[in-house]
Amino acid sequence: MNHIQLENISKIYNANRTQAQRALALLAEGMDSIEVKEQTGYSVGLYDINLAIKAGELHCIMGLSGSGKSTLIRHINRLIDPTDGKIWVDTTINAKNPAHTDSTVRVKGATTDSQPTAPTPDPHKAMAENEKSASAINILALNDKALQQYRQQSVSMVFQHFGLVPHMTVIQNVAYGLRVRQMSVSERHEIARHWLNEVGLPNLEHSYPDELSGGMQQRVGLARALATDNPILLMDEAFSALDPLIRAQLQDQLLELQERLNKTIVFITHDIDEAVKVGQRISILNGGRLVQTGTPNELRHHPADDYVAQFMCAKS
Ligand SMILES: Nc1ncnc2c1ncn2[C@@H]1O[C@H](COP(=O)(O)OP(=O)(O)OP(=O)(O)O)[C@@H](O)[C@H]1O
Repeated sequence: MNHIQLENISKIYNANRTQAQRALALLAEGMDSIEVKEQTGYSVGLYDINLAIKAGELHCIMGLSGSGKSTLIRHINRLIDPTDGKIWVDTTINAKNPAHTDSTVRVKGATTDSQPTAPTPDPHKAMAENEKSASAINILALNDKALQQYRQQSVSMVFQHFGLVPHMTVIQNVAYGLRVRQMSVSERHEIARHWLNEVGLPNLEHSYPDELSGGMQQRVGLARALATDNPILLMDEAFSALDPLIRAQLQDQLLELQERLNKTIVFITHDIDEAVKVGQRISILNGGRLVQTGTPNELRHHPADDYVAQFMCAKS
């Protein structure tokens, strides 16, 4: 079952509608993002991305610097809105059991469009559309209140540079995302304590972020994201700032947590070894285009082009 589905998503930065359409027309003719930038002055973030992320999968997004990874992940919590396309999310999916959907947790104020879209000659697109859950909503159609609710109840993010609030203690940082829930401080802190335990930091609740190592700070960041119990976890180069040994430990911990939690995780990395280790499937971006999605084995044995093959060869 698909949890998140990007349908024909394109993003042209700093261009109005007409300007963006010009850039999109050049991309449709096959021009690459560097040429489009040279010819029009506009940066291509993404072009015509069709991607289905399954419920409960750990899906890596890979690519060189500037290929569009951050642009893609930021669409999923709508930190960025696309120039074109739709983003479908099944907000009824429950993380602990992704197969189970609960209609009571639907984001309100959302439009639902379960009608199949027009037939398309692209087989990948057709397959993705057929799999779209009937209860998926186009998150671009959410009004402000529904978007706020979507962000609070469906999606959490772990950042590369941790994003902890320096003047708050560890436990206050972890409990921060729960402040909008109707809970007492002691209830919030109890949940935060549980998640600090889960990430292996049981005795540091009264410390401040700058008293912790980078690895510990990122464990706090992870605990904060998990404490909200949201089914979708977005991780933007979350382990890239860490030393190799600590990074490997956090990768192991993430895999161990994922075994139990069954989140839908979108994990950005530019490191193929990390992608192969943690990703059930990997999507490879190049110049804002999605080149290939597959399991590590599929990418290794059937690379779509030289770019993918070079990534897979570079794996240590
Ligand atoms: N705010 C912005 N304004 C203009 N162009 C942008 C903006 N953000 C990203 N871009 C451009 O969009 C393209 C994709 O950038 P993005 O940051 O998504 O790539 P990335 O793969 O995450 O790169 P990195 O690994 O370096 O973070 C790049 O050409 C970048 O210059």
